Amino acid sequence: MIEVKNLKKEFKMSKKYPGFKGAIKSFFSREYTVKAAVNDISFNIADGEVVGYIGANGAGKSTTIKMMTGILTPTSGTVLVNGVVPYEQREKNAKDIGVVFGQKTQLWWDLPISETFSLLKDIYDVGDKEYKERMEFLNEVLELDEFMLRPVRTLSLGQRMRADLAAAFIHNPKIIYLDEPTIGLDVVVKENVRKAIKLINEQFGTTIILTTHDLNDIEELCSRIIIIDSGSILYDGSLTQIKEKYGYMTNIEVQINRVVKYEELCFIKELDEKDTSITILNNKISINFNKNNISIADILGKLMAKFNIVDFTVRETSIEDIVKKIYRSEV
Ligand SMILES: Nc1ncnc2c1ncn2[C@@H]1O[C@H](COP(=O)(O)OP(=O)(O)OP(=O)(O)O)[C@@H](O)[C@H]1O
Repeated sequence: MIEVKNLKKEFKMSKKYPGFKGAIKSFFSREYTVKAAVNDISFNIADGEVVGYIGANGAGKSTTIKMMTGILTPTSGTVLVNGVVPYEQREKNAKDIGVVFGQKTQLWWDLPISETFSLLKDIYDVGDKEYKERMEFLNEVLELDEFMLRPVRTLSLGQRMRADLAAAFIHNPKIIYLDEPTIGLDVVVKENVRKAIKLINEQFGTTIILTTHDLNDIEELCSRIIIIDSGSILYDGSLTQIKEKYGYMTNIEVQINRVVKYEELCFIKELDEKDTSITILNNKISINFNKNNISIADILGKLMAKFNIVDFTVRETSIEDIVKKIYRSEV
């Protein structure tokens, strides 16, 4: 569905000098600095995939998305979206894609949502029957009815985001680009927006490219992630694989019915491994261990045989911890 090959985007900026004199010099100067926002990126995305495109601020995510949507032309390399070069055939490309920018709305500010949708129906030439079916589906998953007749400027952020998602989907695009679709939303609305995205993908096989700083979005929606840093790809693979490869550290916290001493835990010899650390606070034992060396069930079984366990919690390494490690190049 999407083929990105050796993609590069450089921005040329006039050189800046400090101070008032510097500002005048900068104004007349013809010196430039060149910044590679995206630097030799390649990947393919298959039909119906949901891919999380993630990275720190300034990593190059939006620049890549802008080239895939046809807003920017690459300095070199190629993008092919459903057989179309987006920056050369913008109109043709627009029929195949839907775009949602969490930070700004695509909707007409003063128009009631219902009228915006009718306009989009005409712009994209959607048939009456198809439009009716699509609106029924969108109404159900995004609960649009409650604000359908209100102008966009009167909507809450959550309502606006639901309307934006619906608007991007009216023409049943093959691909939807979602740039921070849950930014600024409360937990309940975030959950509803995620559910809607999931349903759209499942029912219509829509390919979804998602950029987000909220790793819960990724955990709930994406089976594959591409991590980008300073314009280059750091990781491209499945979420399960990255967790298996880098997310082996696990924490178990056990509450015992009495105060425990450190020596009492020596019977679990696997806990001598270098990856392990144990902290004891009165009747609470917290163990960080490598689950490749010993399983959670094993540890728990051994503890239960020796102690009277009142309560326990297990915390696996989250995708957030892994991404932090990758950014710090610890893996
Ligand atoms: N029009 C532009 N002119 C000059 N530099 C730009 C331009 N657009 C982006 N950049 C620079 O390119 C780099 C990548 O920016 P980009 O917006 O793609 O990052 P991002 O990963 O989307 O960040 P964020 O998460 O903050 O949105 C940044 O250093 C940014 O300052």
